[in-house]
Amino acid sequence: MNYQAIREACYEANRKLPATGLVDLTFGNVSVLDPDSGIFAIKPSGVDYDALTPENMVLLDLDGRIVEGELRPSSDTPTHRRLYCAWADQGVVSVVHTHSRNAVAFAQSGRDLPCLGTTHCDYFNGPVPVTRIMSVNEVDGDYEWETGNVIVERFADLDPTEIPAILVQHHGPFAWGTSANKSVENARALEIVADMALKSLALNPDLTGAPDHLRNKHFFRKHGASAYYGQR
Ligand SMILES: O=C(CO)[C@@H](O)[C@H](O)COP(=O)(O)O
Repeated sequence: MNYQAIREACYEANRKLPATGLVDLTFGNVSVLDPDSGIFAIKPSGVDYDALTPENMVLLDLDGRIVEGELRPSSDTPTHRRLYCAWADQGVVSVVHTHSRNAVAFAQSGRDLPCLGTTHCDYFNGPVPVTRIMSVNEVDGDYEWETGNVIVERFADLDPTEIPAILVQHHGPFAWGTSANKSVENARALEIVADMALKSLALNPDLTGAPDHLRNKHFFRKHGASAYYGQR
């Protein structure tokens, strides 16, 4: 089986992370899933973005077994894998993790990122939620945070296609999408609206959210604006 397409897409997405301003050092990783084979490519752990090639992407199956690759896969691989297991059937084929600073500020504060304006609701149909605090588990003499579990648990009553991002408490954001480009775009949008929200809340700490009629464009698209007034 030739996995060159996901190798290339994964390489391109990881290579462009530094220019987006979302990553410091190597605090960011992108993966890309081939939904037909259930194989995904992910950035190798700790490798500088300038040293990446399509060939040094690591390929794994959804059981977590390395299929191709000499280098150690990202330390966030279990989380990427968990999200594919939960949501690949809803079209999620790429996951991004960064420590982008404004989104991390909300994650570290334990606060959902509120929908304060139309920029936010262009990408996220509601507040971007923060997870509960993770526990740590002993795994084969090592340890593993239950990052993927707390994300999927938090989305038990949310639609990951409507809100394609999460804030892992005391860690940072994960975003996802229907392509590598879309997942990186969603990660960028998250950081932009987190920056806007921080500044808006500094100017007006009483803010809780934008008025309904300014954040319900998803409702308008589905039902028409006139239905909105009938609904109230
Ligand atoms: O937060 C952590 C590690 O604590 C990771 O998210 C790193 O920031 C990226 O790790 P690699 O992808 O290089 O393994």
